[in-house]
Amino acid sequence: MLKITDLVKRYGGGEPVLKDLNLTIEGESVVSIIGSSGAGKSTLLRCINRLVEPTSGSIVLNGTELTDLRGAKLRAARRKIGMVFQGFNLVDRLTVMENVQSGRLGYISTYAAIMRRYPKKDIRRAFELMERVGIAQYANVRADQLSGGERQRVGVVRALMQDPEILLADEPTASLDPKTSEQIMGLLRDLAGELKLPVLINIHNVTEAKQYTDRIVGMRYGRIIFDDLPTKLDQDAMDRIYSGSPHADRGGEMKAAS
Ligand SMILES: Nc1ncnc2c1ncn2[C@@H]1O[C@H](COP(=O)(O)OP(=O)(O)OP(=O)(O)O)[C@@H](O)[C@H]1O
Repeated sequence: MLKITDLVKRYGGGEPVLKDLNLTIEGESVVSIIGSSGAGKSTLLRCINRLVEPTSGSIVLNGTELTDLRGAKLRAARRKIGMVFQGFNLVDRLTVMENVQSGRLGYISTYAAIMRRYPKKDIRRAFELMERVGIAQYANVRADQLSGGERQRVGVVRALMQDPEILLADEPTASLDPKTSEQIMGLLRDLAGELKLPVLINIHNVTEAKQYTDRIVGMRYGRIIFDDLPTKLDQDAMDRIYSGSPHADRGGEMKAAS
């Protein structure tokens, strides 16, 4: 279970971009986060895996408080959080297998990693997952030889190789054509069910959010203002999530504060 309580994030001395945010995700549900540009969606995901340091509040993943971890404990916790990126974040000159095995970096020795001596069980697991997502035939192909959809499948397998307890996806389909985008969303949904994994997806495509996720969280200026089933996301809710501008909202708050 992921439980976020009163999360605040302020970059530098500016206005908070996450404001006392509360969110709980139980079980294997696939949750999408929608909202205008600048609403704080990426910041939220990045606070969870501590790519961004939360200013205050609590983030507990399966009993572990993530916000105050340091050093080895932080690295261990990060292994349990798989991340899929919009730009795939693959190493182009490495093969698919090498990219996929980088998901195990936190688990094997540096020497084994440098020598590319992957444990047999990791190779077996990589092939299982690559078969599952349809890229096993590319195991020895350089990553830059693949299409966008294939590259994102490599990104998904790399994240799953971490043996994660949760999968975070930051606009995983934004660089893909519509058909490929749907395939990747379908894949994330199916994998969540098969691996009993909660998946949190930051996404701009509301149609896909409705079609492929179990729950939609709507953010506006650092707050969650909608959290319900996709069928409940009607025009009124859409207007509340997407209307106005961050400038107007923050201006009002700044006036109130001064
Ligand atoms: N590293 C940073 N330093 C300062 N401000 C930042 C930083 N990263 C994000 N911000 C600001 O925080 C706010 C929220 O940004 P964030 O990227 O989380 O929003 P988002 O909802 O993911 O937007 P988008 O959909 O455009 O990716 C924005 O005003 C942004 O300019």
